[in-house]
Amino acid sequence: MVFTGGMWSQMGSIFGTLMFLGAIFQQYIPGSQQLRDLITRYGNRAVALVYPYIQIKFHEYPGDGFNRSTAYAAIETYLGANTSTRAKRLKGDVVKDGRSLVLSMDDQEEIAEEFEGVRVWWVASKNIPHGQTISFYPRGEEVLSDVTFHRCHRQRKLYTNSKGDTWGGSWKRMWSPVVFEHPATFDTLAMDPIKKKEITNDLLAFIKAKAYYEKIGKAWKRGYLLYGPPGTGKSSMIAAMANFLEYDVYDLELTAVKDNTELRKLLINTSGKSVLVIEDIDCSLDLTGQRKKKKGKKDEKEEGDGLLKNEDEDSSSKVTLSGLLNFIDGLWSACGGERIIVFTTNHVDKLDPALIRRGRMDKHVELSYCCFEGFKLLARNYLDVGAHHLFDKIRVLLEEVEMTPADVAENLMPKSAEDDADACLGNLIRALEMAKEENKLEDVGEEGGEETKCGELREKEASTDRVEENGTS
Ligand SMILES: Nc1ncnc2c1ncn2[C@@H]1O[C@H](COP(=O)(O)OP(=O)(O)OP(=O)(O)O)[C@@H](O)[C@H]1O
Repeated sequence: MVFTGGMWSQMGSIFGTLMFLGAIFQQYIPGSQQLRDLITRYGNRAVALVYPYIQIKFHEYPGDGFNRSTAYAAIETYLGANTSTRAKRLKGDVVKDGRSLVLSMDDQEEIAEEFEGVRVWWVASKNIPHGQTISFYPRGEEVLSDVTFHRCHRQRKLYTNSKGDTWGGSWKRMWSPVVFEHPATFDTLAMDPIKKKEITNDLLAFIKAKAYYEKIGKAWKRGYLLYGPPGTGKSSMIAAMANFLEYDVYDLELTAVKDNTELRKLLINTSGKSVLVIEDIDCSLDLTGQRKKKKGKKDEKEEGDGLLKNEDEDSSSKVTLSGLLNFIDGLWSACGGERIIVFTTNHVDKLDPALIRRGRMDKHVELSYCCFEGFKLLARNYLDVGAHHLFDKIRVLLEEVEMTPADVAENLMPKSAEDDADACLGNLIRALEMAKEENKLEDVGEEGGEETKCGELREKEASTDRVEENGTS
């Protein structure tokens, strides 16, 4: 029997309708499971007699329903490239910055395509408890061996957890995904170029080291601790790392996690090729553990900012430091696939040494105030300027004044349509000079008083030295 193009498309529509009726039947027709299974089995056989296609289903959450299928993700990406022009019913997904809309096939929608002279269909359907399912209808098994999806870029996701998420229902997920489209890359990151190169080399070495990790019997994971004042680019670096590796990102909000059991489920439910991020770790977890008991009331009050409860306070509802470390070192590490774990903090000196010891946080990276090299990169990115007569003045000021890359970038942004490079660089110089003046006034105010800023600085430098010693490359 020869099928013309028109007949093919008719067959496709009929088949889509049959799929839809099948889904309704599964969901709404009363009767025992055995009866439904029987009808489905004989129905399928009858269809197979007249319909020459085989069906291959890809569940989004196969097996135990915890891990997202990598095959499903690859197909989703593959289809994402051309569904918006070919499918009639699409569903929209807004990316995190709210500026772009990503379209994908809606439930029960189908698209047909020609694969090496063979017509195939992709059909999307909702399938409880497997989440979304994509079915692939090739004509014969020989087609399968040639179907590859690796030519497409994977559409990456940013997963977040939040307190209100219910995942008691079998198909509801504890992570909420959005399309990950953060524009930060290592090229846009202002930092010491030598440090930057060291990090990219470290990441490259990590992704190529599967066999090595197997050989030494260690889980294929690498921990990064990013520390530094607010606005120095910790979050931007995480995005740059994820973009560099083409990994998904799991942004774990620890304060929304009820207890260690929930934490374990969340971690097990992450996939390989991902970056697990816990931002501001010092604010999310009581890092003091048992030692908190020995402290005075005043100290306890100050540290009460830690949003989760101490192990001693309420053993039924908490995430503990030991719980977090156990999962990261233990069960979760055995889940397979390469993973990067990133902790960020503005107060590295507050962290428990157990958390950042070698083997857990393998690489410690300080993100600091803007250096001249960082400024030049920002000037190139923000103003398209590689050299300028005002650069010398800015270099001297940056040596005298601590300004974060976020503030430098903000000052470089044109404030009106008339602002050219001269105006923007002038704005930055004014801001740096103002900061310098403020510093002078502060120093005068503190003169003769207790050892404060310098003492703090010395303490900070001492703790930084401690941490740098711990870092590996
Ligand atoms: N090193 C940097 N290079 C380029 N841009 C930067 C850098 N640091 C900060 N920025 C700019 O400032 C904004 C804020 O930076 P980011 O959120 O990455 O800082 P952070 O260190 O994570 O801050 P926080 O500790 O408050 O979370 C970024 O969106 C980026 O535009």
